[in-house]
Amino acid sequence: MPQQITKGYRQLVDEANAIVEEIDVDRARDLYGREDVQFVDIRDIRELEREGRVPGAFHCPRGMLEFWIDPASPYAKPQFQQDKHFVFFCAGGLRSALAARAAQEMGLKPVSHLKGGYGAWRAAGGATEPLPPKRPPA
Ligand SMILES: O=S(=O)([O-])[S-]
Repeated sequence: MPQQITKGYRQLVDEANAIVEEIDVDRARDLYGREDVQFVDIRDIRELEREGRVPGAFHCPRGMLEFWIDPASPYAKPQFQQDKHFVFFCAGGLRSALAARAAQEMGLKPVSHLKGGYGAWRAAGGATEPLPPKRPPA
């Protein structure tokens, strides 16, 4: 018997957007580069390799999000212990809505996510760069 999904991804994203600040690319460009703002790229590493990245953005794969945010976790990252405004983005703005919601629920603040994601950022001429080539294993 097929599974009965009772809440689809669209509803999850809509619920997240109802409680998380969604910013457009113009606002993101205003925030970009400020000392008190941390961009967080939650895309998969393969997406960064393929599409490039936003210079200065911290790469946090979505799967590690909660563990990297929580200082009580053995995987906690100092980037999330800063007193900054965190701007999450993904490729198109769906995953980042869910990620920003989780981060906000954990107490991170302030938190926003970028409507349209990296795609919108790049289309608007936002700064990007290729990922540096991988070093061969020593
Ligand atoms: O999550 S997504 O908007 O990058 S497909």
